[in-house]
Amino acid sequence: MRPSRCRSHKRCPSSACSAAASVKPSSKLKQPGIDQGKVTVVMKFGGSSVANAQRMREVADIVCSFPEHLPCIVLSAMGKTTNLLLQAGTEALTTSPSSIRSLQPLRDIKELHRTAANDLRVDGKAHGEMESLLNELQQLLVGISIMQDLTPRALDSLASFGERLSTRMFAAFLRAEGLLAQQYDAWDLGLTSTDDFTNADVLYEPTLEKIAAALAPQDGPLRTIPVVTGFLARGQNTGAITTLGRGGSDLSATVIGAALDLPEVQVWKDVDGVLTSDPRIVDRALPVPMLTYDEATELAFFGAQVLHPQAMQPALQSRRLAVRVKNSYNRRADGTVIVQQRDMANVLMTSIVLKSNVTLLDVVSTRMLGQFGFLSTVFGIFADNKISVDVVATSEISISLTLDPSKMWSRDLIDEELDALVLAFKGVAKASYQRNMSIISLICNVQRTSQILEKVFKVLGSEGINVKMMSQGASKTNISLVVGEEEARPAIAAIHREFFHC
Ligand SMILES: Nc1ncnc2c1ncn2[C@@H]1O[C@H](COP(=O)(O)OP(=O)(O)O)[C@@H](O)[C@H]1O
Ligand SMILES: N[C@@H](CC(=O)OP(=O)(O)O)C(=O)O
Repeated sequence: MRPSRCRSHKRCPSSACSAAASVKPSSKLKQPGIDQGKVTVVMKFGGSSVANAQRMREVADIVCSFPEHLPCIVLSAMGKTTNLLLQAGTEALTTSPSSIRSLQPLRDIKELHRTAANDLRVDGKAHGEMESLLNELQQLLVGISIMQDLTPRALDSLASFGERLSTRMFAAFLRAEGLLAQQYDAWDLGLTSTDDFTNADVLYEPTLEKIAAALAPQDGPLRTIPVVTGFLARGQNTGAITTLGRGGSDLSATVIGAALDLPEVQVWKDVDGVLTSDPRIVDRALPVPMLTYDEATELAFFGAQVLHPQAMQPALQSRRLAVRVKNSYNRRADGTVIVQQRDMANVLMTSIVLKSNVTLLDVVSTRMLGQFGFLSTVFGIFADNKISVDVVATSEISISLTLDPSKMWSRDLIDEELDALVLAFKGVAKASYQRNMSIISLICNVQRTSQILEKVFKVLGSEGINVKMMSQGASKTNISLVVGEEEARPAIAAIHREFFHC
């Protein structure tokens, strides 16, 4: 039984909760995987898992609680460091170079890392490396202030400091505890990406081979624990630091797992696994024991923050790689295991996901074109405007689709851009749009659509919620419903009650 007040074991102040029990500073840590001679598992810890010195101790304890495994550890930045770095960059644009050192986010980052490093008693060398990174960070912010420019490339350099600091600190802490550990920046291992700053794609061909070579046992069996920066890579043409999109450390972990052809990657978070809904919407959401790669991808693509949308790609290529989502605040919870296939016989609903701030675009043919010409013209206009769509429903003469404008255009220009898009259809079709919509994605057993939709529409009807568009499409795992923004949360709560009885 779970303790009360702690349904999903998110960080929990309750003293009744085992997740809140702290681990004492430990000098009892034993080198894990000593007999393995090579990396046998990847363990990724997200920002919430390494938010401060105490959490880093807990993480070291978790790592050593698997004595049979030699792990490759992938870390995110401590706590909210990435947000602070990006905020510092924005504030630098309106701050004079001589005042950069006083920027609050920069001071917070320094304070967090210095306090934790002191607390963890890292050695002088690691202190020195961290101080020189903090200095470099300050100089970069001064540069941004002088140039009055914050390019995507500079944003990625800026964002990289979080992982570069956290990994140096953690590796030094493990060494201070008597373990063998070595820090790596992702590019030391050969993690190569496209040059799409802030959202780069991993280039698998060079990357997998290079990682396998870099982490292979060299002169005799490997005993040292590699501690690697998540989220980061180097662009193949520019050679500059890139980031893999927010939450990208999950992807770094699965890339390394696939490169080493491992059976398991563990991603440690602050929830008991992937849940039946976002716990910030449904506080009684339950852990889902098993998911397929496809389900996890759909769930992430349609907005569940818990996993990076690309994180299953390496697993799909490897096919034998299981991704296990675990809770570093409640390690006894089983978590969720994500695999290639699972038995769907008894599955109806798996998880309910919300994506907000969506725009619904209706395009109705003026009947000057046949059906084939109509659809190809509409998608030609999207291609010309570099617009990708999330959900689509078509009839012979009309098409409805959802756009996520915040991904395409600067927030200030969204209305102007949408008006320009509507104009682009002139002479072909009548287009109109509605903003402030939400997509509710039902990750479910689409083999049983009738049963699922009967329940969903019964419950939405009784709540007086009107569905504006619905799409099942080719996906075997997802039915999407578009509703007004203000109706989305009550709709999810009601559907959750209907399917999960809580
Ligand atoms: N379906 C879901 N299952 C679990 N967590 C979810 C879900 N949807 C959204 N979340 C949110 O995702 C968070 C975990 O993801 P994230 O913060 O990226 O973890 P980390 O930084 O530890 O890798 C949870 O705290 C929760 O608020
Ligand atoms: N630090 C990066 C990358 C990452 O994966 O973080 P987390 O694991 O805390 O979601 C971010 O905040 O986006």
